[in-house]
Amino acid sequence: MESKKDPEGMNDQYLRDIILSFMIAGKDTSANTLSWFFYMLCKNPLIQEKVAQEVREVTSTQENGASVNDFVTSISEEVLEKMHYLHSALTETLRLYPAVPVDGRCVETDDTLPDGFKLKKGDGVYYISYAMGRMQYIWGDDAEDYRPERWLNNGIFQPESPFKFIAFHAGPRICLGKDFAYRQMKIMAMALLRFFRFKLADETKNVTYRTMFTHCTLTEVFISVQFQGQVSLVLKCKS
Ligand code: HEM
Repeated sequence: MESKKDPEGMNDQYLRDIILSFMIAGKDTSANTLSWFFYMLCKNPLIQEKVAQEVREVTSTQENGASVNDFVTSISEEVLEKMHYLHSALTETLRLYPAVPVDGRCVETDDTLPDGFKLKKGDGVYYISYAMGRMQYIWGDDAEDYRPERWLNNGIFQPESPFKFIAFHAGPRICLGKDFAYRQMKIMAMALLRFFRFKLADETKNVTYRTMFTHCTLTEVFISVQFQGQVSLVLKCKS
């Protein structure tokens, strides 16, 4: 690629690298989270109904009203900010199924952690967000339950410290695309739940996952999509 430099040091290669890292960091993470989100909604139909109810209330649309395009166009920043229950349901999904289930760093120079643990250059230090999201001493006795309400206070979403809710990492290298990720996941979830209901095609089949470099994926789960009470298609979620 021919590299055209501008006076501020930006060139085509730099721009390409930024776009690539956004695609690598942003695509599978958001897609996997949405897969788990719809899986959790299938497992918890009352929660699915509550999210759908919030979509109806916040957008004040009728079942047979706008087209998909009109509906999506009407989702403004203001509308997204009012979706506290959906925001909580997505966050609760990320607590239990973090798209980056394990993450770490390599020690550059000998160091000592705040608790006195000594590290040598070249050691690996990892945090396991998947385990942290399920620890009772962090989240309480119901740590393993999918309960969006734990994020709400009087109906308003209450964020936790990123060092506790670690799905986007914390500190100076926290995910740059966090707000963007919520925005696109909320738009997608709202558009789908405005027009469809989701059910597992086979309730007896257990979900499995595969831990990979950046994410854990659902394998071979079938979700049936219902439109006005009729099954209209069956989705196969597979890595
Ligand atoms: C549910 C969706 C997402 C999750 C769970 C997620 C999670 C994470 C995590 C855990 C990291 C830290 C990785 C590390 O440093 O080892 C990270 C970094 C990053 N993420 Fe995300 N991410 C998501 C979506 C996105 C999106 C949509 C974008 C961009 C459009 C994005 C851009 C980035 C970038 C650029 C970094 C590197 C930041 C840095 O090192 O300073 N992410 N993300």
